[in-house]
Amino acid sequence: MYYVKAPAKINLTLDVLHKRPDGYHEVEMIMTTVDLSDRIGLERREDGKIHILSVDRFVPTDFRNLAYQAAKILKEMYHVKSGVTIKIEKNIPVAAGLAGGSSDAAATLRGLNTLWSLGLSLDELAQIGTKIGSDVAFCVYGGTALATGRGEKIRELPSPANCWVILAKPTLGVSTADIYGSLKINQIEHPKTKQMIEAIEKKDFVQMCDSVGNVLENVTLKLYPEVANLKDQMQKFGADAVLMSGSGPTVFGIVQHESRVQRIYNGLRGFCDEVYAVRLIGERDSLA
Ligand SMILES: C[C@@](CO)(OP(=O)(O)O)[C@H](O)COP(=O)(O)OP(=O)(O)OC[C@H]1O[C@@H](n2ccc(N)nc2=O)[C@H](O)[C@@H]1O
Ligand SMILES: Nc1ncnc2c1ncn2[C@@H]1O[C@H](COP(=O)(O)OP(=O)(O)O)[C@@H](O)[C@H]1O
Repeated sequence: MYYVKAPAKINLTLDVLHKRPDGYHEVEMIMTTVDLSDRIGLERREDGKIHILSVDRFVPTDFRNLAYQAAKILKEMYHVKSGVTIKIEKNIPVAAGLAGGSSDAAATLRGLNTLWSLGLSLDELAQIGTKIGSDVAFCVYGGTALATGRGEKIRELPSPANCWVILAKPTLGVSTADIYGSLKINQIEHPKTKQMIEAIEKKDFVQMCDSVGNVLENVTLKLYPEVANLKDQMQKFGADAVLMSGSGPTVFGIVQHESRVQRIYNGLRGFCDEVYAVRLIGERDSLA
């Protein structure tokens, strides 16, 4: 098996500018990857089939799987005769606002580019990823970026200040489409995107904490009060900044000092079964 890493993302900012005629929302968001990853194993098949293996009961093993869609698109576009078995070792919670499915698709694109010797650039893979979902292009590159359009236009940013990220995922899944659908555009309080970019460029941790914001947060918090409760707890235990990621329901806290991480982690475990303490992976690295 050839293994590829598929890391989760968090949204440090998420702004919506307007609703587009195609039904999507024009966004402006800053995303970065964190060291909580699925592992994708790829093995060439001579029968030409695409086969998904996963023991996670929330992961579909048919055409609905985003990794399946990634393989199918590449196979069709480049007339590849071989098939592939795609083994998904799931560590990223599903339907959590952490882009697990998108990252699996992106890792599959990167991995098959090597396994099938396609010689495509990251830019070409990202463009293909856009056909699968709005977050796939970002996941092809990883690192830190400003994403615009419906999320597929990527401008690379440097790595933010070094820090820890604590993720807490309540036991509920949210539908991204429903959350965008319930957003009232005229009531949006826009996050400080420019200030966040500046904070990242200066590696200024305090300014980064002051600049986090996500316009989808209020929508999800209203629908699911347990997410608001988790946010309060994370703040109470002493995270430096707390925000919901994407459409939720995962809440993340950023923490500068390692000495505080264990205390916050232990405190949250009393309220929430799924808590992770990980490092930020701010740089694009060799993911494939
Ligand atoms: C909210 C975000 C923030 O990073 O992430 P998640 O919470 O999913 O992780 C993304 O915008 C989600 O991206 P992704 O999950 O790839 O969305 P897609 O599959 O392309 O779209 C799912 C649905 O969400 C809505 N959608 C998505 C993106 C966008 N810019 N505007 C939208 O209105 C549309 O209703 C679309 O049918
Ligand atoms: N490889 C995959 N891993 C997880 N979920 C997947 C995958 N492929 C398709 N899905 C479907 O995509 C939906 C959203 O999953 P995910 O990417 O984990 O969440 P989010 O969009 O909130 O970040 C899930 O409900 C699941 O049925």
